[in-house]
Amino acid sequence: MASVIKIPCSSANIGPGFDVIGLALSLHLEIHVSIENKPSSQLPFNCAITYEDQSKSVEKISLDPEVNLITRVALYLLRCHNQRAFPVETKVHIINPIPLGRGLGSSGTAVVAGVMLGNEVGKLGLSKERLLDYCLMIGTLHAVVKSVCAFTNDTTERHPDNVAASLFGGFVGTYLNELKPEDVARKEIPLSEVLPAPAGGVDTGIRPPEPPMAIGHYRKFNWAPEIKAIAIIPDFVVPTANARNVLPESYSRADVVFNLQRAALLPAALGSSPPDPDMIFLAMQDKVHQPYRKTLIPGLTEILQFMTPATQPGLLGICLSGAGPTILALATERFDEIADRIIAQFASNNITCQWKLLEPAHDGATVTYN
Ligand SMILES: Nc1ncnc2c1ncn2[C@@H]1O[C@H](COP(=O)(O)OP(=O)(O)O)[C@@H](O)[C@H]1O
Ligand SMILES: N[C@@H](CCOP(=O)(O)O)C(=O)O
Repeated sequence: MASVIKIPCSSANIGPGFDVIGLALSLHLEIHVSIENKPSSQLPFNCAITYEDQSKSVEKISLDPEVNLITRVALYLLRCHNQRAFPVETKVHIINPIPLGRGLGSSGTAVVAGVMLGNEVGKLGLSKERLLDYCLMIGTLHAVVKSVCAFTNDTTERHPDNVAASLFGGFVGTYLNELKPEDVARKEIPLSEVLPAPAGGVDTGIRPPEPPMAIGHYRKFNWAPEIKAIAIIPDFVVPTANARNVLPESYSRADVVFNLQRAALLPAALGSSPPDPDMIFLAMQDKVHQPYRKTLIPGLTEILQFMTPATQPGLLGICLSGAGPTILALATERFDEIADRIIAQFASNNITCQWKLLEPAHDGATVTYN
């Protein structure tokens, strides 16, 4: 059997939609999977990983199937369905163009890749809606990092915005269900039980907890076809965990109302053709996460202040992508000019950047067979 799994990256929040709104973008993680039907395998958990880094990231990704985030998530899904390892001689070749730790949802994309891979090789036949539950049990990497590094018992702060965009594609609004009391206990299970610590290639035989049904949901919004996404990607990492740690525990009523007013406008603003720059610019303002994250991203304050539709023709709106440091500028034209101005601002803080012109990826995660 040979197949290719493709998963788009994401830009979460889009300004005011913190932990709620996500956009899948046309930069795809690819996994080429083949299973050779042999009677037995010497491979750990029957799986060999190869990794092609197209993202120019400094971090080295583990090729140990028990440690690598994608195969670890796939093993979680398999073990929930009484399969202790991959099918014999599974080869997993990962091609990754998504820069790590930059706010383009690399960890969420990897988690989605893991559930798609487990579903595929285990022939589990789970719907994408059910796979979202598994993604949400894992949370995204701000929790996974803790479990990899320290194996703490922290429970996960779950947000469906980036994983739902990568899984379902397009421009999505997401929400978490209020759970029944018995399911709340299951949702609060420590991550270390969902993704147990690597045990040196030994199968502990423990069956991990399955997610409650229908934890998270999504709704697709329209996207005006004229609108393109410019991602300006600074050459430094902001781990999502750090970018969440700088946020306050509570907010003023005025700030919450400010964001609600704009988040309510955002789907209509970005779905209407022709796009109205003033409406989009207003609808992308935020007081819940960006003001606090400025401390981690030199130049963010200035960029969000001076880049407006009045000062820059073609620009519609601007925000931090996910937890940053990538800047997402939405525009209809003059893409090079917009990118150059933002790159110049970062350069004045001695930060270099790359940039990409992207479009919404409407299909989400897909599997094709060779
Ligand atoms: N394809 C991948 N394979 C394995 N691990 C990955 C992959 N993509 C991302 N990760 C992990 O996710 C981390 C980045 O997660 P995070 O801090 O949430 O940033 P991002 O905004 O890119 O999602 C990386 O440091 C890496 O450990
Ligand atoms: N809503 C989350 C989204 C994190 O996205 P990522 O792309 O940075 O992983 C947040 O803002 O923390």
